[in-house]
Amino acid sequence: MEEEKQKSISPPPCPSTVTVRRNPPRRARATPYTTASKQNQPLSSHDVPTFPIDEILSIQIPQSETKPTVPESLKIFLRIKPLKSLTTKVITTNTAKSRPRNVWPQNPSKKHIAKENRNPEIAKKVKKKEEEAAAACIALNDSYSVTLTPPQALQELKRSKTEVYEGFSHVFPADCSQNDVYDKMVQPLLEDFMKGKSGMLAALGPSGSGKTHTVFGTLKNPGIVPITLRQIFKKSDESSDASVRSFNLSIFEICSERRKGEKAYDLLGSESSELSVQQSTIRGLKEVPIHSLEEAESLIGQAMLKRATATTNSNSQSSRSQCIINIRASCNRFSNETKMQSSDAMLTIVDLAGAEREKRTGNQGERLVESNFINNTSMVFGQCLRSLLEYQKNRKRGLQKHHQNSLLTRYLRDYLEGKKRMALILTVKAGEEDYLDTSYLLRQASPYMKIKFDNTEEPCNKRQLKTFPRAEKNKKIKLSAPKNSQIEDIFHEGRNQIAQEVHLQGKKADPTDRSSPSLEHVAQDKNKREHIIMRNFSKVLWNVLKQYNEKLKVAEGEICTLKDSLRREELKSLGLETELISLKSSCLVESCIPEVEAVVYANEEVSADESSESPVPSKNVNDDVRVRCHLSSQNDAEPRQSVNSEENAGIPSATTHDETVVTESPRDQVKDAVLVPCHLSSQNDAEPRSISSEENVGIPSATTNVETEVTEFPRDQVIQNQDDPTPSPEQVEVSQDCINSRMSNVQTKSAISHRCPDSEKQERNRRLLPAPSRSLTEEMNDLDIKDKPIEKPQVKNGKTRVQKKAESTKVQEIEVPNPARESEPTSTTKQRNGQKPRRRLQPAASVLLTREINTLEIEDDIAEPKGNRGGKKTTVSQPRSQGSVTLLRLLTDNLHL
Ligand SMILES: Nc1ncnc2c1ncn2[C@@H]1O[C@H](COP(=O)(O)OP(=O)(O)OP(=O)(O)O)[C@@H](O)[C@H]1O
Repeated sequence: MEEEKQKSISPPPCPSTVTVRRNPPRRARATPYTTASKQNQPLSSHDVPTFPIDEILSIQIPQSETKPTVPESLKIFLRIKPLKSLTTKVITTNTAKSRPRNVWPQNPSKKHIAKENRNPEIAKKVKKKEEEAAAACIALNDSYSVTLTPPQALQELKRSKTEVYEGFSHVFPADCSQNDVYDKMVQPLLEDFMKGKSGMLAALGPSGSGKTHTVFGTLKNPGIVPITLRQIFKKSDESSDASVRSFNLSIFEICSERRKGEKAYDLLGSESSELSVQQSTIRGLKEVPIHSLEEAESLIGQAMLKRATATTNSNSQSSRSQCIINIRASCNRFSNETKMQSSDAMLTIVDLAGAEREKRTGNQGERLVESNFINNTSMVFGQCLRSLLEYQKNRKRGLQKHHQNSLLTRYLRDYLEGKKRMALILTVKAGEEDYLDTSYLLRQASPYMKIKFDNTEEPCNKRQLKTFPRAEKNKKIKLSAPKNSQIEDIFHEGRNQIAQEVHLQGKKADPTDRSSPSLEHVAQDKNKREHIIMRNFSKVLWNVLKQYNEKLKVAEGEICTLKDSLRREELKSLGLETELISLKSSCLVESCIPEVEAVVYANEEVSADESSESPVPSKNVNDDVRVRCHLSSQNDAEPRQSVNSEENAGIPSATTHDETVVTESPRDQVKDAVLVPCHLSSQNDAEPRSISSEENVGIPSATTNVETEVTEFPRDQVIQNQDDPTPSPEQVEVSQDCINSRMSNVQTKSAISHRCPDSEKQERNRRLLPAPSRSLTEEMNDLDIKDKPIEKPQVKNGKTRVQKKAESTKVQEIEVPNPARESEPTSTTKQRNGQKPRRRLQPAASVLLTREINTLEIEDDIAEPKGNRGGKKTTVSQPRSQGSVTLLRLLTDNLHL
């Protein structure tokens, strides 16, 4: 029971398995670009079609399953140069040995030496003492480590302390032989080389430390190059398939010339065999096939003679250049096309010029320039290795491209990027005075032991050894344009990638027997290589297209902006044109007198017979006089508004008794005679008015029976007409060209018709009148009043039937287009009896009408300002314009004729 209770109390046991829920992987949001491409929207002609980069990249290249290879560390060897004293002592002892016995010793010390020589045990003890006496800064701990001890002076200053350097692949003591070095260091590389693997070996160290000695040696004590060549031919002789392999030797040096930078020279070529270097490719390098050891040694000797050397304080034959020796092994079994991919291998041995300190070398002038170049190259070489180490520690940082700073490092780029196998041998001097150089080298180089490189072989880069015609050299010098360099980098990376991938494919297909690959494998490799090339090419092309697309977009944006600005400019110009037109029109308006149309309609219902029978119109006479005056200007764009006749409603009937004679008499008789009941609106009137027939609604009939005589006759004729007691009830059309008086140019058709027949009149008009006047005259001729006698409207007291007849009124207009009517002759109104005009006390309506007429500025003024429109008469006569004077003269002449 207790257990059950405990179970019930205790929490449930934890499950044996725990599920950890992870958030689902998030996908990046679709960008407009991707969505646009998915939706397959129609592209405009300006859009660059999308490059099928996805399709290209989606093509999977069958990758071979490479076996996980254990990365190999960089092998670093250390060789200690024998101490000078020891060397000299040894040499001295040797010379003592060789001294002829019959030579007497010259002094006691020499006697002692002679005794030592005779006793070998004594000699060994002396040697040991001398070696101990010679203050050596470096001591061999074992085959893999050394101890570096600073000189006593530096120890006392506590500037440095004893250090142990370990981890070397092998440390060669001072008394080691060249064969020891070859066996330990070169032999493994050579074996791989003979199997088809490329490798590089470089000697580093301060000047005079024995690099050249190690690499080339002497005739009696040959270095690793002669020994290697010897071993190569020895192995080739031993091997059964030696006939299928051939070896080529090429040697060149890189040195600096004053103000010319780095130069490469072929040491196996002719005298002035300068080489062209492009990236990692040496152009024009002579590759000499070697068939025997003797040939090879001869070539080595030739190259050593050509190599630039000089005497310095450190070395009597100090190398002033970086020397590169290439031994290429190729297989003769296949065609040239298959050589590079199947069996070519390169063994590269580099003898670097030793880093120099100016104090020790005492270099000056040209030597100092060489020294700087040498030190710079050594520094760049070290930078490349350090950056490779850092890159391998943290690959996210990327590999810095220090190799670009030196020709040598560019050439050895693949090795310095850990892509090929290489080994380093450090040569140091053991003397106390060499402590600083030795310490510096060991401190710099010891970390390189941690560098890993893939021991995966790739075929040698045959392009490095390609020979090109000399003429092409200058053409192929690379220009350092940023885009080109970028594209070239892409190409180079692609090239390396291609080489690696092809190599991997080759390894998978035939991992064991590389000397006899099948033709199918070769063809497959070729196809894949081409595919990779095309893929990388498409990438490059895609990048270029993207750049152009961006440029295109920018250009389109500029075009749109320019279009917008052009549109704005057009609108602006239109506005300016409109403004100009309005300005012109205003100028014209100011300079010209408005065109006035004054139409007076007097529609009668009385027949012609009745009017002839009874000169006095009866009450039934249609006395509906419709006066319609149109004063229009050419530029008057405003719609005309009709003024209803209600305006005049309420005009008393007394006004109907007015007998009005409108004459176009001499110019000075104008003003008082304006009694024509018409509305004239000037051009400047903002609201041109038209008076419709309804204007006179409510006006007593007397007003409609306007007794009007419009003449342009001279005074006598006017008087004659005034004496005519029978006023014509006909329609009187008054066309008034209002310039100054705006009413003076009233023509009656009847008056004109009295003067001359129609045909003559028309002909005369055609000849004499200007076009506007001619049209005016013609229109007047069209009026149907010419045969009718002028009947002055008789004033009747009867009622008018204006309202009833208003709708049936026939409105006729006479336009008097005349741009220069300002100076119309003034009209004079007189009483019929020729007496002076008698002023009457006019009723209010008449006063209003007069004011209204006055507002129309029918006075003899030219261009009255708008402010005067209110009805004030302008008493000051203004000069007439030339056009109006001309028109007036023409009209006067015409009428007189
Ligand atoms: N291990 C050695 N045993 C005997 N002699 C040596 C050894 N190393 C170097 N020497 C001698 O030391 C001298 C200078 O050597 P070497 O020219 O090889 O130096 P280096 O490093 O090439 O100098 P530099 O960089 O100036 O060309 C030569 O005379 C060479 O014979």
